[in-house]
Amino acid sequence: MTTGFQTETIVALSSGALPAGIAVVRISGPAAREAITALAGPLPPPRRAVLRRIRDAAGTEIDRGLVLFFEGPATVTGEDLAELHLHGGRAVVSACLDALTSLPGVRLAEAGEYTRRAFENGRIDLTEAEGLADLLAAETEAQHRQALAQAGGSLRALYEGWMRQLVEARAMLEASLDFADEGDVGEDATDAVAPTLAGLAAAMEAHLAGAHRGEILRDGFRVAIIGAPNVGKSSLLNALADRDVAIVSDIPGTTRDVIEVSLDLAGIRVRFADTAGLRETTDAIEAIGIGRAEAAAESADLVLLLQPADAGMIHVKPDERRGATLVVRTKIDLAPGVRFGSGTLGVSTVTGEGMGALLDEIARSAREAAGDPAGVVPARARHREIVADALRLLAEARMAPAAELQAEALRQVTDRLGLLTGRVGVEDLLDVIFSAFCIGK
Ligand SMILES: Nc1nc2c(c(=O)[nH]1)N(C=O)[C@@H](CNc1ccc(C(=O)N[C@@H](CCC(=O)O)C(=O)O)cc1)CN2
Ligand SMILES: Nc1nc2c(ncn2[C@@H]2O[C@H](COP(=O)(O)OP(=O)(O)OP(=O)(O)O)[C@@H](O)[C@H]2O)c(=O)[nH]1
Ligand SMILES: [Mg+2]
Repeated sequence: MTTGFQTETIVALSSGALPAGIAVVRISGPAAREAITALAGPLPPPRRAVLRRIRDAAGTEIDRGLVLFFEGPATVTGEDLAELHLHGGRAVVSACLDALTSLPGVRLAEAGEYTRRAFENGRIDLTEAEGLADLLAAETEAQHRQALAQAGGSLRALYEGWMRQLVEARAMLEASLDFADEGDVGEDATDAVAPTLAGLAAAMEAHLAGAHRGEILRDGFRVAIIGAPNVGKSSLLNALADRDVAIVSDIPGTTRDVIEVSLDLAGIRVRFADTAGLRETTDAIEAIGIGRAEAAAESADLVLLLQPADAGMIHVKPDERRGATLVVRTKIDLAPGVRFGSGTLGVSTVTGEGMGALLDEIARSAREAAGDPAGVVPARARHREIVADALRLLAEARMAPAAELQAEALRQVTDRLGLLTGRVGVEDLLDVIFSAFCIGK
């Protein structure tokens, strides 16, 4: 485990932009006690808010505010930690930070440094730190729920559970080597660990199967709006966004770049991409735009293929490279009375007709693709890639012909999984070896 004993004490404004009703200044590190006594008088009892006058070194009053002290190591950072709850004025906060940083061993914190210390002091692992970052960035309900679960240790518990099983399997294999002639350890250790390893591989596969859901929850459900020039793609994007994001004109070929808009649909982030109209072209720039449109359609979770209602229904051949496709007939105000087959929606951005049904359908697809936000799924490409690597290494390890080789191959799997949580150590292995077998006697 990384030990991050710090001699420097860090201070920062931990609450939001000033001015604000209240501002919270946090102080973490060995000088947190002295900082409180220097600015606010005797150290209050731990975890009790007390109202104090806060003064600088010259005795000039900065504010009257609440003071809290938390004694390390059972704190969020793992160090002595103090909080000053001030009035949220710029001059108040800047005077307070000046007074704090003029104390010996106290400096301003860098971005993410409290969380970094929490990690270095073993309070949280990397997945919890990532969850915390996502929690601060969460905008939709699904992002919020996923981040809260991850910050609370959902991924950590899963990955540490796998690591524990691997370490136990290694301990069993290694014990069979070191103490092969003793009676209390099974002869055929590779057979003994085989069911555990099979179960682990299945668990990793199941976890990977949820990777796309996790990334949709975190990064958003991607919808590409495509179709021939002038069918009303940009008009639809503007109607969805409820503002003039993209240029609309009756000149075919108006849009060239991909234009993105994010919406919160039923608690899920949905990212719409308006694209260049698809057609044969000799214009080099337009051709680049059409290439980008195709790429957007290929990486989308849902493709809205737009066709005007006042033109005849164009038969669309299914394109396997694209995501699931929903045909949307546009400009239905120009074709009153036209009926469409089931599975086709009609909209008008002029009258707004059909927009509600279209949004409902997109929200339904997004919910279906995202699944349960509280489910334990890989949230980032980092998780997916490491688990996939570990699974490949595990498959190799399972084929190892002898206990010695298998133990070594499993060490590579644990090392790889250790990148997920950021904590891997031989201590774990030693603990298991010594506690699970009556070796020392
Ligand atoms: N004012 C304030 N509000 C805040 C925080 C904070 O640091 N300050 N938090 C900042 O993240 C969050 C609350 N999270 C916290 C998580 C753990 C502990 C803590 O001290 N845990 C110890 C002791 C638990 C106990 O004794 O009840 C532990 O886990 O060992 C404190 C806050 C959100 N709200
Ligand atoms: N009557 C009617 N006209 C519409 C509707 N939607 C779009 N239009 C018109 O159709 C023309 C083309 O609209 P755009 O949204 O620019 O079409 P586009 O598909 O983005 O076109 P490109 O960017 O050139 O591929 C414009 O003149 C719009 O005003 C609609 O629902 N009803
Ligand atoms: Mg356009």
